[in-house]
Amino acid sequence: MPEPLLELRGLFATLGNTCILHGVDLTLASGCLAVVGRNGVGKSTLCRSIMGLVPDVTGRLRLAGQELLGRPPHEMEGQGVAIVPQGRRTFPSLTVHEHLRLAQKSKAKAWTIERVYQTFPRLAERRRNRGTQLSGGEQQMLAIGRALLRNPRLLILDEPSEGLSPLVVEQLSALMQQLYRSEGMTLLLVEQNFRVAVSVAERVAVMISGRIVHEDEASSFASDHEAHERFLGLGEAA
Ligand SMILES: Nc1ncnc2c1ncn2[C@@H]1O[C@H](COP(=O)(O)OP(=O)(O)OP(=O)(O)O)[C@@H](O)[C@H]1O
Repeated sequence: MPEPLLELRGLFATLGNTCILHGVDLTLASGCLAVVGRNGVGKSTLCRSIMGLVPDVTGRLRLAGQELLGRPPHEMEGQGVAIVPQGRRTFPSLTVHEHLRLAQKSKAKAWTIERVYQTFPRLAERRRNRGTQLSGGEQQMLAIGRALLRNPRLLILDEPSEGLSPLVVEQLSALMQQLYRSEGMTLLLVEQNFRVAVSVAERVAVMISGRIVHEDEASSFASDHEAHERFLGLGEAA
């Protein structure tokens, strides 16, 4: 049996004096796993811990069998991990094209700047515009384009649908499905919008208070109203 791409065991993470992750166990062999949970349960801290952005972490983090916990972000990137951070993090003074040029490491891989422009024609139109001149949807496209230019084997997306119009969310959902179904990329999708999570991912894990408390196939979780209420506080209509 090949090693799963990502394996977390007993992951603890502390911010300041506060313990945020309380022993996360998670396995992602391939495809797409969504982590859902209410505000403040530790989803972003989980993404940032995997990427090496949280200094105070303990436990085990294996990527394709290699123990990598505590490695800095540039090493995680070198190992094929990329993140689309919550809040997009574009530079106000750089143009769209400058952002993409900085992100491109190799022109000989599957994702190139041209391909990002083909995928997001809106970004091609805005290539000379600066970060501050972009709409929320355009900034999100840029953040995803930058991550794709790293040609990662594991792509972590932290709340990609936040603040976007339904049309942009639909386009983004189709792209995420294409990435793992047709291109063999593995996706860890963190979403507060559970509809997006179940429509995109194959499996869903629920986080409460810094722990994974439930995991299921996305299709069965989508209709499990009792789980929605128990874990996410959503009513029958969800
Ligand atoms: N620097 C910090 N020091 C102490 N606590 C922090 C710090 N940053 C965040 N927290 C707290 O850590 C908890 C988890 O935050 P995190 O952003 O990981 O949650 P989340 O599930 O991603 O929520 P959201 O969707 O609102 O971003 C929150 O209660 C937050 O207030």
